[in-house]
Amino acid sequence: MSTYVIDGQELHIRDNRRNAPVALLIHGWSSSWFTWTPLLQALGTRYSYMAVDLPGYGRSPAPKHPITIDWYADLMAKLIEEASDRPVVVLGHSMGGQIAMTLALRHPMLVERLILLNPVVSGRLSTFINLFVAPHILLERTRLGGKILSYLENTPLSYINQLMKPILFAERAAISQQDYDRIRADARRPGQGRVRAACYEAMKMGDLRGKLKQIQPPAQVIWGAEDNTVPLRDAGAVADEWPQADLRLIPNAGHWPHFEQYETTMRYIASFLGLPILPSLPNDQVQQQRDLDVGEIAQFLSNTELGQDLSESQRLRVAGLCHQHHFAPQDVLALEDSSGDELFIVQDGQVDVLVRISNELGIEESRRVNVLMAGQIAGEMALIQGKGGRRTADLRAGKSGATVLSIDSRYLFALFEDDASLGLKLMQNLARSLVQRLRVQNWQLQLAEQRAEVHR
Ligand SMILES: Nc1ncnc2c1ncn2[C@@H]1O[C@@H]2COP(=O)(O)O[C@H]2[C@H]1O
Repeated sequence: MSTYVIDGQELHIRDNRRNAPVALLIHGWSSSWFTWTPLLQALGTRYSYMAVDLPGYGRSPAPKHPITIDWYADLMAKLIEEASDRPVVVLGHSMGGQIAMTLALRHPMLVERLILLNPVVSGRLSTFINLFVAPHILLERTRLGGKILSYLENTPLSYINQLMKPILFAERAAISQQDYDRIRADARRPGQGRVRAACYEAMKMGDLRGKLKQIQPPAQVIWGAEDNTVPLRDAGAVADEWPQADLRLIPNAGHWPHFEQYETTMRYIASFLGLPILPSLPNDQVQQQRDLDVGEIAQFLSNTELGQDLSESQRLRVAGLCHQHHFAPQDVLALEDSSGDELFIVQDGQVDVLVRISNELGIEESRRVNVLMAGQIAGEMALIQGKGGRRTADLRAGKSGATVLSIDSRYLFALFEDDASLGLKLMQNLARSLVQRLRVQNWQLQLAEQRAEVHR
């Protein structure tokens, strides 16, 4: 844990303190950094994560002044400025999602991407919460009320437990007793009644309906389909007002999809952030990927054959899969007839395409048939043939070497499966590049024919 002091406010933060891009994680109402435990290991492969205890929750003391969502968002903005010299990825759960969106609206320059889990949008929680939980919250505002409640809670009836479970989790959700106990302990932590009551009001005041379409950074919104805390009508507002957001509903999950359906939630997040989704991939690839600036690669992709007509968030997803390699002049990227499981994008320098051809004496020689420049792709032919596809030519770095991005075909196919419309666009782009090359070859053949005609 680290402690920051921002504007006199003490903040306790669970972090892994790496020299890597920052991911800021903001928990929800009546919670703590613990919210993020299922995701920390995977996020830590690429990010220096900071799972904050918001003021008034976990180990961070409550402020003396009234709490608003704007205040939380501005405090998070100052924390980002303190911890990072570039925009960061922000994850928010529930009320933390409302804070994250407010942060992106008020400080768009600080947010590279948003991932929101069951975020509060309208601030109007479910009828269940409003009918059964709100009275407790109002009671808890006073010290005496808090005492009465904790007394009732410790009776054999333990009725608060009966109330909480169906509100928080789907009926068939997979959540361990241990995790449930910790989430419940956070929600009922003594001494936080005043902050819980203040936040209940702050969420209503922080209504984001009508503002969602102004959010600039690319966003993924994940929602447990059986959420009984933040109603799905808020997901409806996202669908209506914010079509750019990548909205995913997860069955058999309630308000805590990352605990209840970890694998599906993690797969969505991993593909949005370009984290390794295939645990079998060698570690060194993950290592290389950590140091790449995904934002810069995404920017570069917009001028490549593969990245044409993709939205910014789609380019970011593809960029997250790229590895960068530097090749000295004449170095081999791929050999004819070998099996190929990578797609290449020339980033800098040139790549020669060489095929083996038998000359008049029947001796095989290597002939250069093409030179690929920055932005062009190579290796698509083996990829399109699928498993066991063979390279149709040698690929070698040109005279002054080459910097090349590569994408493992397993990542790419996993992405196609996960996001069919992005997959279709990428396949169209691969096909377009092949069509263009065939056209050039037909034209070159015609030209050669015409020249031969003249000489006859
Ligand atoms: N005639 C050509 N013109 C341009 N590129 C080619 C040509 N023949 C092969 N290639 C590229 O060379 C790559 C070798 O690996 P692949 O067969 O996977 O994919 C091939 C194409 O990307």
